[in-house]
Amino acid sequence: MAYIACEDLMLGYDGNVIAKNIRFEVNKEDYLCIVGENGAGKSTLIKTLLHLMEPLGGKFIIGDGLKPYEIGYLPQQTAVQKDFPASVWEIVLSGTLPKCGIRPFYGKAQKQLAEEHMKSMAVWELRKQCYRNLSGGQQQRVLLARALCATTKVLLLDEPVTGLDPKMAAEFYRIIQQLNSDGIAVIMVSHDIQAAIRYASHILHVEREGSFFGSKEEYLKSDEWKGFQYAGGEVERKALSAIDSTSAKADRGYEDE
Ligand SMILES: Nc1ncnc2c1ncn2[C@@H]1O[C@H](COP(=O)(O)OP(=O)(O)OP(=O)(O)O)[C@@H](O)[C@H]1O
Repeated sequence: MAYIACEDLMLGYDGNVIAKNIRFEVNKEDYLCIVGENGAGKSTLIKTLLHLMEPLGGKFIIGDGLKPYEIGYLPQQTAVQKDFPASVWEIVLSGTLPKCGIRPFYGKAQKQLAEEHMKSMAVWELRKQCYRNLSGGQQQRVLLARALCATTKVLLLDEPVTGLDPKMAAEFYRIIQQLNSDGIAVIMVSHDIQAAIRYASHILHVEREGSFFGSKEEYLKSDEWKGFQYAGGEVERKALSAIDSTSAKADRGYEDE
């Protein structure tokens, strides 16, 4: 049985459908990338997987021993979150909260877990620093350490490399790939389609009517992938033609206006 299995899932708000017929599953060691256009419903799907909202229809089953609170979540970073006035230690430790049960304080086991993951993500030396003073790459490693405190099974990452420079993004992808090789299933929402193709084992392409789900190899033969390629190619072609026309005007030494 899969960790997560969705059948005919229908997503929306206040009865208004955003996406329907979503079907996918996530098994141990899978690396699923969720792609799709802006507003397709990717973040809404994530909220559903985290039990923050109910689907409008369809089935969403958790299995293979996965508990609903065992999904480690790395949220999309907003400006407010980047400016959060807490120490690195406090942020990582808060990832152990689901394991505190009804006790209102952190025990020795939670503190040890937080220390272990801060060390593995190389942020232990930063533990007393304020989170908002860290670089974007350091902040993402802190949030990853926090997410790992919650799970040994499934990581859910919402656009984790947004705002990172190419070197930091590559380093982040390397860390995620290693965690996946170590046996953690990865679910990642991403607009970085090249990285999705490079690292994912499976792709869910969310669309309003019928989403695609399959292996990466199947996706590369799909109409959804061709559509994305075409849209990307069009944007690139228009951008290049705009640059060409500006350069041509500059070469002529005048503007048309
Ligand atoms: N709380 C809400 N109430 C009503 N509609 C919402 C709410 N949150 C999002 N929406 C709408 O749902 C649709 C899907 O939004 P969602 O954020 O899930 O898309 P997305 O695929 O994650 O987009 P992006 O790639 O731009 O982050 C959008 O039309 C959005 O305006």
